Amino acid sequence: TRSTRPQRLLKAVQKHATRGDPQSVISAIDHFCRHSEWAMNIGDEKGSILDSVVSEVNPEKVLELGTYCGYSTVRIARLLPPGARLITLEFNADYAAIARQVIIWAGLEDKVQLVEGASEDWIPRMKEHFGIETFDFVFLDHWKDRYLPDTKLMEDCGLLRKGTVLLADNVICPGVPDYLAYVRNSLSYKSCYFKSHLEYTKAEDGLEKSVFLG
Ligand SMILES: Cc1ccc(Cc2cc(O)c(O)c(C(=O)NC/C=C/[C@H]3O[C@@H](n4cnc5c(N)ncnc54)[C@H](O)[C@@H]3O)c2)cc1
Ligand SMILES: [Mg+2]
Repeated sequence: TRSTRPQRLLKAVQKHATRGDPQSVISAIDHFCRHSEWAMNIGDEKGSILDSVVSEVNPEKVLELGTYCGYSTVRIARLLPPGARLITLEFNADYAAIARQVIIWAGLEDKVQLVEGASEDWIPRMKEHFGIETFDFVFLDHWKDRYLPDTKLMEDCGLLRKGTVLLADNVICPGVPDYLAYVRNSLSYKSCYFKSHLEYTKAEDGLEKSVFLG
């Protein structure tokens, strides 16, 4: 049967990227998405904004919601200090299998824990299963109708501390209006918008950075 787009993306990584070189994995995926097949990775333009926020926060404990093929997982993990950990949640087994191999190709498997399961099931288990008290940085890039309920769930589970940074992809396209209204109006967040473009296109999109104030 015909291969899937994530499978073709992985093949492009294994063909064009150098094992153990995260930047070459990022470049191979961006080239594949620009010249072969569009895919819903954050991409190079918004990815540079992600890089700058991660570098500014310099987090020890990171949560990513929605791994897909692992592009943003690699972007984030390559910037983490030794000993820092990234937990990424992905409930589609096919995508998780591809992402695992992308992360290994980048040589970042020691920094990344990919959990195959739903955010709503695993957020409440972060303490007892992973010994995580609070996260320093959370990247939201899963189904857009889950951003708000999962943010409230993280609050209720005590996983956010004063200063935790949430960074949300696609706040314009596809858009997350309920989440945006919440973080922009809540007294518990200081929020700001980074204007950019939908990956590999000229359409407007952007990232919302929200600092939890406790
Ligand atoms: C109109 C329109 C359509 C599409 C676009 C283009 C566009 C551009 C983008 O950057 C996008 O991020 C998206 C987008 O839809 N992303 C959804 C991404 C989901 C991934 O996360 C996984 N997942 C989803 N919910 C959960 C969950 N609870 N627990 C664990 N994993 C979950 C899925 O298994 C996927 O691996 C779309 C732009 C505009
Ligand atoms: Mg996205």
